[in-house]
Amino acid sequence: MHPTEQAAVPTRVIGLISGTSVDGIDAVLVEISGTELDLKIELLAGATYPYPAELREKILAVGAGVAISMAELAEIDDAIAIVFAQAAQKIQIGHQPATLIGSHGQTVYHRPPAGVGKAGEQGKKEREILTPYSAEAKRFTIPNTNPLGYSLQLGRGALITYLTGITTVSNFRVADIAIGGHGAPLVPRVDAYLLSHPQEGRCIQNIGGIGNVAYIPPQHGDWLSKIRAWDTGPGNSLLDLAVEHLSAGAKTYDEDGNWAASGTPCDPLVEQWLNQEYFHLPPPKSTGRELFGVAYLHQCLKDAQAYQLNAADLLATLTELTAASIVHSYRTFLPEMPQRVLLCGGGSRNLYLKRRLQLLLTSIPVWTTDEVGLSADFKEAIAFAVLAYWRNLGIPGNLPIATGASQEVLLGEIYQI
Ligand SMILES: Nc1ncnc2c1ncn2[C@@H]1O[C@H](COP(=O)(O)OP(=O)(O)OP(=O)(O)O)[C@@H](O)[C@H]1O
Ligand SMILES: CC(=O)N[C@H]1[C@@H]2OC[C@@H](O2)[C@@H](O)[C@@H]1O[C@H](C)C(=O)O
Repeated sequence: MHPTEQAAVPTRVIGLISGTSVDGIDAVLVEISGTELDLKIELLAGATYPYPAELREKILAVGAGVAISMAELAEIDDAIAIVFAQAAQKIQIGHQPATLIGSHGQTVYHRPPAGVGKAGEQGKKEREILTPYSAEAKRFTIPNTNPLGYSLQLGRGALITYLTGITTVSNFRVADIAIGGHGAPLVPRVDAYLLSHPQEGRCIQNIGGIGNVAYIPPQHGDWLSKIRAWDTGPGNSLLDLAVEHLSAGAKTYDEDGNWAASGTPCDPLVEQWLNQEYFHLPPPKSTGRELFGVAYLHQCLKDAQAYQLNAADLLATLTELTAASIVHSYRTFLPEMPQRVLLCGGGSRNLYLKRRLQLLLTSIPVWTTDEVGLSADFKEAIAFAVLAYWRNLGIPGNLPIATGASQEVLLGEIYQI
């Protein structure tokens, strides 16, 4: 059956992801039909299931670079797969069962390809690859990056399949990385089909632990080739770490941004921090807690000593860094400013951060994706349900302009009972 014929029948899919904040597993049950501009999603259920505290601590430690043995790695991999499978089971309660799972897993390590931000300057080589699955040799143009990127998501799909009895797609990033891409961000192609507008250019801004943007131009002409996307830098990662430090572990995040709102941002410090190299690298680019993590926060705390900031001022200044780095990247790397910004991810609930973004973007309205009918809390989980659905239909999921890969590829490995 052709993908479009297959897609006429709605498919019930579960999407699972735990992001860089490691705050829990976002799970959705969706009904999907169509393939591209006719792609339709009905959100039947969505929930976040917190990690067991001990497992979260282990994941954060691994993500922060603490060395572990291969045996410990194997143990964490399966512990994550088990809680992901439980999330898949819980989200179906009271509903008809799903036939497919898209599981992003838990990122514990992400290394962009060498020469990050310097796409096109390194030369490319064409390789002919003979696969055992196809009679024809396939030609891939592979950027001459050495080394390639590397991205590790734990929670193996094979175990999720056997625990749930449901076909599972996982390991979404590796195919894009193998052909020179960053393997991130992967959500922009889904954003394009769910959130584009006939007349309006939009920035879809996710603010998770890390921030990432997809600029989607109005849907005319060759609009797909004009999409731009990249990781903007820190979202909540530095803020969450600072809140934990300043509250001596009593709090894990700044609820609604109230603490930061009681302070004042230190503009010279924000300006100093914006000199950091990452903010000036041209896209495609991706990042993670390896850069914007504990060591980075320690440097920020050191820099702040010169200004004798109190806790609220420090949080206001870190919040300003998130807002300013997002807006700075739009002004620097977009062909034109968007007519609307649609926020999603946990940071869209930080009212102070939203106000600061609105102030910096002056007359460009800053909304959330909820306001155009797509859940801001669950958009990433929905996206991995769609990516699994596309994989199952044989439709590529990456956007080479966003990831830097040399071409479109099928994303994810399929495990079936
Ligand atoms: N009410 C709120 N007020 C302020 N911040 C909030 C609120 N709710 C959530 N957050 C922030 O959002 C974070 C979680 O966001 P989210 O779940 O989108 O991140 P993630 O998916 O783990 O990250 P990424 O998108 O980088 O993979 C929390 O750690 C917290 O900082
Ligand atoms: C390696 C990794 O897990 N990257 C995440 C992270 O969280 C936000 C940003 O950095 C983004 O590039 C990506 O996630 C989303 C889901 C993506 O691939 O589009």
